[in-house]
Amino acid sequence: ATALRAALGSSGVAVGDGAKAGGAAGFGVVLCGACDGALLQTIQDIGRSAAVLAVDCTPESLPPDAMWALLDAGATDLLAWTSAELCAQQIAARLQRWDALQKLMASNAVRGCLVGGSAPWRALVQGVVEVAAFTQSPVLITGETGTGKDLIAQLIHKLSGAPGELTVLDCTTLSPELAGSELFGHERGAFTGAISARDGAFALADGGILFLDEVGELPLPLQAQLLRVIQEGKYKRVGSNIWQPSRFRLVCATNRDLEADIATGAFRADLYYRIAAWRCRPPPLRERQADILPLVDHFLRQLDPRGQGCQLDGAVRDYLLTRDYKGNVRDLRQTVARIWYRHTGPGPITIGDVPPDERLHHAPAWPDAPFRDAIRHAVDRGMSLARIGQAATDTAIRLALEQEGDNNQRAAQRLGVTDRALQIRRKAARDGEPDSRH
Ligand SMILES: Nc1ncnc2c1ncn2[C@@H]1O[C@H](COP(=O)(O)OP(=O)(O)OP(=O)(O)O)[C@@H](O)[C@H]1O
Repeated sequence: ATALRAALGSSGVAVGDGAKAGGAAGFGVVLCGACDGALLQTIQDIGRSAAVLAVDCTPESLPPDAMWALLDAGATDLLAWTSAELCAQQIAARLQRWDALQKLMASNAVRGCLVGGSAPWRALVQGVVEVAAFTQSPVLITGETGTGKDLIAQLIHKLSGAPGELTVLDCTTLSPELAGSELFGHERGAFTGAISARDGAFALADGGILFLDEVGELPLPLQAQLLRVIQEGKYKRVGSNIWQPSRFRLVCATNRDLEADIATGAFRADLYYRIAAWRCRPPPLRERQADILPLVDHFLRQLDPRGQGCQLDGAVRDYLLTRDYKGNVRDLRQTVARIWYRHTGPGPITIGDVPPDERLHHAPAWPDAPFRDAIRHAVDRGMSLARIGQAATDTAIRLALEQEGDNNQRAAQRLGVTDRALQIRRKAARDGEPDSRH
């Protein structure tokens, strides 16, 4: 550890004084001499507020199970000890990358475009930013409708540093007759109606990004043609014998299950593995409910850019939080707009502004049937009242912390308790003590 501290210092990395971890703010380096419960707990603790780099210092290297356990506990990366100098260089390189990544995550390009601070959304955006800014890899974005696939493609273009344009092609609109011309372009007179030469998507995307939206709808013959262009980096216009070069980064999106389509023969496996070098799946809104209210604020500001930001009363907020959004963020945006259009005059938006046909969506009163079923199950199993209450409390705390990215203060606010009370309850849960006295 002493040799590493010295080598890190000479690599320009600021070294703190943590007993078990050293590193610049936001980063932690943990040297592992063995893998036991105490080490995993340390990594878990540091991992709540910092990216942890674990360095395996055992002479024979840790067994694979232990390495996986370190990553599962929250280590962001794992290095094998070689020499102090080499390790320091590897650590410095990773810290530099993480630092650049954090700056991009905090930039307007990212925060202004993709709203949301929930843990699953932040994890997704971090992955997208890293692959967009530091690699040239093709990206496949899968996910339900309205989850932000199109916005992610735009962000990849913004961060990729590509000099060329973002060329968008919606594969659902490619008719068999015109698809060749749309993709390859054509020469004058190549077919009836081709009165002048025209560039296709491959020419337009040269030096930039080709975004194939709904790629799962691409007919099989076009999949074969696309594969050839990706492999060879060149194509011929319809009606021409001359090869044209085109270098573009490919980003594809679909809400289909392409692996299932491969199994049925509807999608080519060789094309899939070329477009899916890196995959991401923006989660549906139901998996990131903590983002609903920030998104609502964002859409209200968009609807009324010069206004002071309309307030929502508690009942509307509750309605928006519990409504089912089959069309995900697009559905939420439309719902907010429909409520906002009905609102007039000063004062907060109230539940009276919810359009009549929307009111059908309102969530049933709580406690609802699934809640009663869960309690009935516990009663049938003979659980005591104290145990049922404890389990409900623990579950609520765990969920609130998950949704608030482990931020104690925000989770406490959400649960209507003080920061200190939540800390005490968490400690009691960790120590296995009943917390009924708090
Ligand atoms: N994180 C977000 N922040 C702000 N707006 C968002 C976010 N995610 C989605 N939206 C908005 O929701 C709408 C739908 O997003 P987008 O078109 O990117 O979804 P999609 O997954 O491509 O949908 P589809 O599969 O139907 O094409 C857009 O108006 C977009 O601006």
